[in-house]
Amino acid sequence: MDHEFWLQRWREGRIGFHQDAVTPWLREYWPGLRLPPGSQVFVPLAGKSLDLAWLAAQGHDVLGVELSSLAVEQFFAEQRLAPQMRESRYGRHYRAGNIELICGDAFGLDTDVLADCAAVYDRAALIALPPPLRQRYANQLYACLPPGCRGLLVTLEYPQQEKDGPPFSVSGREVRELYERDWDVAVLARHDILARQPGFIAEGVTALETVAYRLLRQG
Ligand SMILES: C[S@@+](CC[C@H](N)C(=O)[O-])C[C@H]1O[C@@H](n2cnc3c(N)ncnc32)[C@H](O)[C@@H]1O
Repeated sequence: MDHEFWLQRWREGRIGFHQDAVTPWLREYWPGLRLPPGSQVFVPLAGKSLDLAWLAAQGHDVLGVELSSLAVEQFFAEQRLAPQMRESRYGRHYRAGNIELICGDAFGLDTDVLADCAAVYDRAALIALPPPLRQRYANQLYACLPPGCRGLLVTLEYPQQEKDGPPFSVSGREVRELYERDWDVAVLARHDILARQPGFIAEGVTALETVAYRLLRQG
C-alpha cells in the first residue's frame, strides 16, 4: 500500500471512510483531555474530515497532514474557506483561520513542525496502515510529539482473516505494544458496531468492535 493507492482512491471518489458528521466519540471524549483553549492539535492522515472543523470550533489550532491535494482542497471548499498557501520541506501548507493542513507525507514530518502540539487526534489513521507502517507511525511519527502531549485514538477490531484491510483490525494488545513505551494508554470505551456496518457483514465479517483510547505522553 503506497501513496498511489490513496491518491487513486481520492481521484476515483472511493472514500467510504469519510463521514458526513462529526465522530460522536470525539464530542464525547475530547473534553476529558482537558486541553487549554488555543492548544494545537495534530491530526495525522486527516482526509477531509469534519472532525477538523469541530476541533477548530472548540478554539484549537488544528494542524493536519494529508497526502491527497484533492482531499485538502475539498475540505476547504466544503467548509467555504479560502486558504492561503505556502511551500515548505514538508509539502504545501494550506491555512485558513485556525486550520492548517499540510499536503504531504506524514512520515516526512519531524519534531520541528510538531513541537507545539498539545494533542493528537487519530480516527481512521492508525487503522488505515498495514502492520509495518503502524510501527513507523508509532515509533517515528508519534515519537516527534512533545512530552505531556495527550491523544484520542479510535480503532476497529475484527477477525483480520475474514477481510483484507484497510481498515485494518488493531487489537488492544497491539495498541499497547505500539505506544506503551512512551505513552500512558487507557481504554475509554468499547462498542460492538457490527449491526451498524452492513458493508462488513456483506464481506463476511462476524464480529466488529470500535475502541476509544486516551493517550498521554510521558515526560
Ligand atoms: C482512512 S482515511 C481517514 C481520513 C480521516 N482521518 C477520516 O477520519 O476521514 C486515511 C487518509 O490518510 C491519507 N494518507 C495515507 N497515507 C498517508 C501518509 N503517509 N501521509 C499523509 N496522509 C496519508 C489518505 O490519503 C487518506 O485520506
